[in-house]
Amino acid sequence: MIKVENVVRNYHAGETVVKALRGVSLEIGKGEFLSIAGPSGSGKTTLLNLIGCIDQMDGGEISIKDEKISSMNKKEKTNFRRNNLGFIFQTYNLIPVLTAYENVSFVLSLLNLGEKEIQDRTMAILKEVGLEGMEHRRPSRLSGGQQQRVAIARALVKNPEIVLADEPTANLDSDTGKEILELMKEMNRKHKTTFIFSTHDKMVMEYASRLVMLHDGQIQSDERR
Ligand SMILES: Nc1ncnc2c1ncn2[C@@H]1O[C@H](COP(=O)(O)OP(=O)(O)OP(=O)(O)O)[C@@H](O)[C@H]1O
Repeated sequence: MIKVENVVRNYHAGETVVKALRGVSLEIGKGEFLSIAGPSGSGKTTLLNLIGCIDQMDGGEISIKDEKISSMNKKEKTNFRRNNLGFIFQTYNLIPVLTAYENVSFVLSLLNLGEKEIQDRTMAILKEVGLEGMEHRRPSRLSGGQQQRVAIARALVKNPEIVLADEPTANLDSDTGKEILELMKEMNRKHKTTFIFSTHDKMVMEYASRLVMLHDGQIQSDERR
């Protein structure tokens, strides 16, 4: 479903060029639960941002569902993201003035859906991620793990085929991190959503059914478990 072919990404910082990705090739199938791992600076975020259509590559190609990302203009990329991708971030990125319910329903309000459908889908996904009864709390009244659950609900409420998660447990203690991974895995099994998550944490890698290790902008190993 996702085909990454010989992708190159260079960052220019003054006179110096940082070769963040140096020819990465990878095929990812529907329903995979894949971790992109590797040390700090190895290119994990860069690769996720390219697959997520939020950055531009300097060479190579990425196709998602047979659509070439490099041939899309800005508007097409925005639409493609809206229809196919969900995002989860290390710092949750919730809107602080909105409640858990509003943070999730907001995503659906951008689509052309009726009030009742928005309400039903939002309540159902918040229940699935274990937040029943907490719908009207703002992020400041939720723990880190609960905030990440809201973010997972927000990513999944549109039923995207692909969810990209950049270091989703980096700000959580290890028990809460495990709970979040269990939840992601359950959503992967139940909805057949493809999950691609980055980490440098060994415990997090253990959860992946496929582990792609990056080193200095190149794939060092790619193993299925
Ligand atoms: N906007 C930028 N400008 C210049 N260099 C950058 C930029 N973003 C990333 N880099 C560099 O590109 C390389 C890859 O960075 P990237 O963030 O993809 O790595 P990472 O594996 O996600 O690291 P971390 O685990 O620390 O988040 C690093 O050397 C980084 O310093």
